[in-house]
Amino acid sequence: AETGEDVAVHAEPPDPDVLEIDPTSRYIMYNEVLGKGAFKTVYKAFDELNGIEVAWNQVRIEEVLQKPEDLERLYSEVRLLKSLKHSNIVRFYNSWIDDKKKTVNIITELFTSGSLRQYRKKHKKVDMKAVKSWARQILTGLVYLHSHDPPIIHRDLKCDNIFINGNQGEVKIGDLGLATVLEQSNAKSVIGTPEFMAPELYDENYNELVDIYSFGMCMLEMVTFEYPYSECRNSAQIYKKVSSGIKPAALSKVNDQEMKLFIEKCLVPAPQRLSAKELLMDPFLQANG
Ligand SMILES: COc1ccc(OC)c2[nH]c(=O)c(CCNC(=O)c3ccccc3I)cc12
Repeated sequence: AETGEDVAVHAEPPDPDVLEIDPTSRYIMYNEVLGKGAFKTVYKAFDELNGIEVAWNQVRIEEVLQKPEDLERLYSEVRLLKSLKHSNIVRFYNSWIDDKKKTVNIITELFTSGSLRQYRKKHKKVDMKAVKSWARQILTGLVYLHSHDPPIIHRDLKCDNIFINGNQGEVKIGDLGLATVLEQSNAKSVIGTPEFMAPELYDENYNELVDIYSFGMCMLEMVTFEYPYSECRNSAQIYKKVSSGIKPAALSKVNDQEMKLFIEKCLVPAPQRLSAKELLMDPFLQANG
């Protein structure tokens, strides 16, 4: 099997003539925590079958995944995530539910340099050339997701779940899809992160362009080093500004006028918002533009 190609275990109903490899014996978890999210802890791990180091994402599920339709939705979500193969999308290798520990376990490609947010904190000074390269790579990943039929919408794109391979400068979109499935199960977890959420996400009739709005906020954070709407104290204040079209204060701190215009293009109301494909053709992102 190609590296990372592996047999489905637990993620799909078992297929009798496919070798079942018990994932809990195949993957060895190091006691090194890479990072933590709201419901998830990410460990460094080793895949003994392919001899590669991987990320083991353990997501706690309050036991509400028991409903058959939740389980079915998780299975189909995992099937879809495993099928995604693109150089700007974090590879999803394997997934299973651990009934005892009430966790969903997700094995993905490993990024030891962590998320773009962590990286930016560590490397304050990068040239606009590097930021443009990251922007092109994120948009290329979004073109791949949005050109599926139906389009795959990330819904929670932010610098915390865009990962970077420090030594090649490769940038990949991570933390895919599960937000939707798990937000049903972890009932209290409302989908998305207010600072990055497009206004139309709140009123439910939205499309893949919500990811373009979030991408704009990611660019803003990349050039200002601060979360958008950091001037707000809570998500209600953020919602009030976002729904009335008030832009984050950070936008006025963007010195590069071209960058500022490019970010504003991503934050316009959905009917005027460009697609990932169109943004990639913007003069701002041309090689030495
Ligand atoms: C909080 O998360 C981190 C913090 C710090 C990290 O490295 C220092 C991380 N490295 C990773 O490879 C990863 C795993 C990346 N994988 C994903 O995000 C992913 C991709 C596809 C589907 C599901 C997921 I959870 C996370 C990470």
